[in-house]
Amino acid sequence: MLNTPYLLAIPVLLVIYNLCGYLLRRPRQALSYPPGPRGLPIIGSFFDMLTPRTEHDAQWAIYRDMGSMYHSDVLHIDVLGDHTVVLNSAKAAEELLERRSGIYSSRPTMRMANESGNALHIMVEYFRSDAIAAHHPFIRQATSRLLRSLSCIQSTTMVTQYDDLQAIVRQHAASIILYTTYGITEQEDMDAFVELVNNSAESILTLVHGTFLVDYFPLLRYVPELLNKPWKQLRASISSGTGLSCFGTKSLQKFDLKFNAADATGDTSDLGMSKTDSDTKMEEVIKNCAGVAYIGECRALNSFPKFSFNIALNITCTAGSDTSVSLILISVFVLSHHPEIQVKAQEELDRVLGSTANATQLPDFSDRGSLPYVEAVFRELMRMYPGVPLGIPHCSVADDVYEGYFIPKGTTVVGNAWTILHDENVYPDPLTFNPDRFLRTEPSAKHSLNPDPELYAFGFGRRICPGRHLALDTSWLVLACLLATCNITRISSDKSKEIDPIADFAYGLVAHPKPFKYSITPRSAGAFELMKRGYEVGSKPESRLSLERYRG
Ligand code: HEM
Repeated sequence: MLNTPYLLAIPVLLVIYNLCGYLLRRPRQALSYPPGPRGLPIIGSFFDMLTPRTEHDAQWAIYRDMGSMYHSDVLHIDVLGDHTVVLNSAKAAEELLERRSGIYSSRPTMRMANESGNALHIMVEYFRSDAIAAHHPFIRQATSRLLRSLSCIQSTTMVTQYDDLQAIVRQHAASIILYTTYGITEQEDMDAFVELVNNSAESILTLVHGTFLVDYFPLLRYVPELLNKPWKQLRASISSGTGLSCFGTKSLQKFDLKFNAADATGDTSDLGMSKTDSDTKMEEVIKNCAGVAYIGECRALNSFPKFSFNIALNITCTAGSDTSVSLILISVFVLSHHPEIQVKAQEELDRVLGSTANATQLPDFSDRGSLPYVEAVFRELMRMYPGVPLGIPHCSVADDVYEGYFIPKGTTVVGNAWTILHDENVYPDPLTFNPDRFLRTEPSAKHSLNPDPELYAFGFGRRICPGRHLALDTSWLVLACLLATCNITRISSDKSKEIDPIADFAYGLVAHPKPFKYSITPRSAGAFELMKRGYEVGSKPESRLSLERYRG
């Protein structure tokens, strides 16, 4: 046990440590940092970051307001000597994170993501847009299961409980990620892995850049298990000759990593005997990379002694499953508030697929080009509610100068996607949910009015989300199928209440709508049959029991 004098010495040492850091890191050049709060000597804006927040104080909103206060789209914040630069405009984000990606493509103290460079390259390749079609059969199958799960809950008004919906959507997203990453298809296995992630998810969801001393420690307990368990299963399936083509097997093939029967039983760290050290290291990198796709990544303890506000950045949840869950839940939430948009989309779907009363088919990827309004609804959902509102921070690896301001090496750089996607000069009347904005313009045009939100919602430059094509196809199909088969209605005690586009959302690293009341009802008896049948004829309905693990 430490006695009192030793305990008192700790804060003193921390102050000395940070004083040295402050003196060493003070700009020694004529240029100043970008505008931002001045803060106090040594501790910088430490206390500002500790200020209690209300639910209206989403971190992206704090940065947006700071931008207005300092009349700048580029902000500088210093906390205990750590520099953060926030980019509040597409122009600044594109210039620094894309055109100068040689400087701004590292991650702040995120070992796993940084060391995973090679394997992330394969992930980009594996999930590239023209390769995603290979996954369409499984995406259709997972969507069938989602529709059946919805239809099983009740026959007329199918879902009204937020927990039910969340469980169904989580199961759907997890099944797609587990299949594409590890080749896992058995329901039982999926349930077990999802339960593991759920146990850690709460701490992930509360994290956001700029929050301080958040309760993230429970997450750390789960990380090795989260990484090792699905990987062991992948290796066992390869050894037994039952392995499916997925990111894991493709990466191992690419690096020509060999297996023997013994490999199937242990952790990669125990396998030095049968493989060369470089093989073992490479396999570890691929395993971590797969884990980044599934659960995110964490390296909090290594930088804890720095006691800096970057601590909250050190856990990132790129979690392919959680981000996709967010987009689908947001779709249901927003549609329940906009019956007029559902009617318009349904008219388009009925024109293309045949009227709902005689419905014989669900919308499919081949119909996408014929459904411009559904596409516009999808784009507007991504714009209005970007799933990762502040992106995932990048880090600079060299000193730089932007518009006359100095950005030192080692700065954490945050692209404020929410603010960029609500810039009124680019998206007029940004707080109104208006899919029509995407019917008027060429959707992919950058620097025009209403550019495609995909350009900003998935990050920037070399670190742009490699899973975006998978996420886009997966979520589009769910949206199109829900619109084609269901009416989504808001259940509200206060009918006059409009959506508050800020307060009705919980903003962690990933944004989610707060629990809401709604009903999902089949549009017709034909639509109900279609939901039960899904894309494949004669499949077994999903049991309600298996959803238990997916509840919040
Ligand atoms: C709607 C769904 C999704 C959204 C909104 C989203 C968003 C993002 C964002 C904003 C980033 C940070 C990019 C940057 O640093 O500039 C990111 C990174 C990443 N995402 Fe996604 N993502 C989604 C789905 C997925 C899926 C389905 C996968 C896996 C198949 C995935 C895998 C990753 C990985 C591995 C990274 C880290 C890339 C790196 O560090 O280089 N994401 N994502």
